[in-house]
Amino acid sequence: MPPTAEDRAPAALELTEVSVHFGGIAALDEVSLSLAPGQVRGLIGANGAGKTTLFDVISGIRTPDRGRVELLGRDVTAWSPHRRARAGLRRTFQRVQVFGWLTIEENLLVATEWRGGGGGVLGDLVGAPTRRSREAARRARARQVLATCGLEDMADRQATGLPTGTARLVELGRALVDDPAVLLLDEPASGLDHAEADRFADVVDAISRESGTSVLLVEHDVAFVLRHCHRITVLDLGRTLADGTPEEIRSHDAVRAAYLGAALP
Ligand SMILES: Nc1ncnc2c1ncn2[C@@H]1O[C@H](COP(=O)(O)OP(=O)(O)OP(=O)(O)O)[C@@H](O)[C@H]1O
Repeated sequence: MPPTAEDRAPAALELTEVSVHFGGIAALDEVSLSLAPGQVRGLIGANGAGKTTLFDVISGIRTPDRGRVELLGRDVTAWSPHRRARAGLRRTFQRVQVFGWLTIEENLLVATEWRGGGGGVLGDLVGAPTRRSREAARRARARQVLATCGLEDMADRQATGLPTGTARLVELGRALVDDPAVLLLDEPASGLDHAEADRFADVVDAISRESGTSVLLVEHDVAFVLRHCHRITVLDLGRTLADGTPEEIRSHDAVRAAYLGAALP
């Protein structure tokens, strides 16, 4: 069979036989996973399955005992979290992290990376117009992302005491301003009602299609994952139990058994 465009394109994120042990416990046991450009993949599994450990390995918080992590075709296994972030990886956390004393727009602006180069003293002397245009570009980008997230009407609102659904969108916006290649979302539907969760998923869907951002999300709400992900990885006691489309996962005997069938609609 001739290779498809997806086969030829390097994976945005590629994990190869990643293992992590805590004493005698294998939190991850030779887990491999591939995330194509623009793909939204769900990561599910019972408590203790290894989901958080896998996120920590991808973001660089934890170094695996064995295995390889590649970002956009580059081996980043030994890279720091900061270096991975500069290479296009972003992560949100289950506990929403927004700056309450800033406006929603300022929350996005502080998350934009200053991409300017050096230039030294001469650069400083002649650089003022350049800095102004960069500042304008940052603001334009923040406004664009606010629109993507449906937050443009709230841009000037202080981000304190926001409802969880809005705060999650602000956090998503903060992760998006630098146009990441790979976005890790930790329990994005947690604390959201059905409508809010679907609204959040619509934004994720839009950025994956329009910007080609690849998304890996950990989520306990299996119905949400089945509705909104292109592919799903199921972890069980540190091993990959299944990897497939929502339809394949829905009809997977071992997955149904692991979830006692109850969580699967
Ligand atoms: N710092 C640690 N020290 C010792 N054991 C750990 C540590 N972190 C995780 N583990 C163990 O590794 C295994 C995987 O844990 P992990 O937190 O990755 O699972 P999880 O799928 O994210 O679970 P949950 O859904 O409850 O968050 C579990 O057996 C856990 O007890």
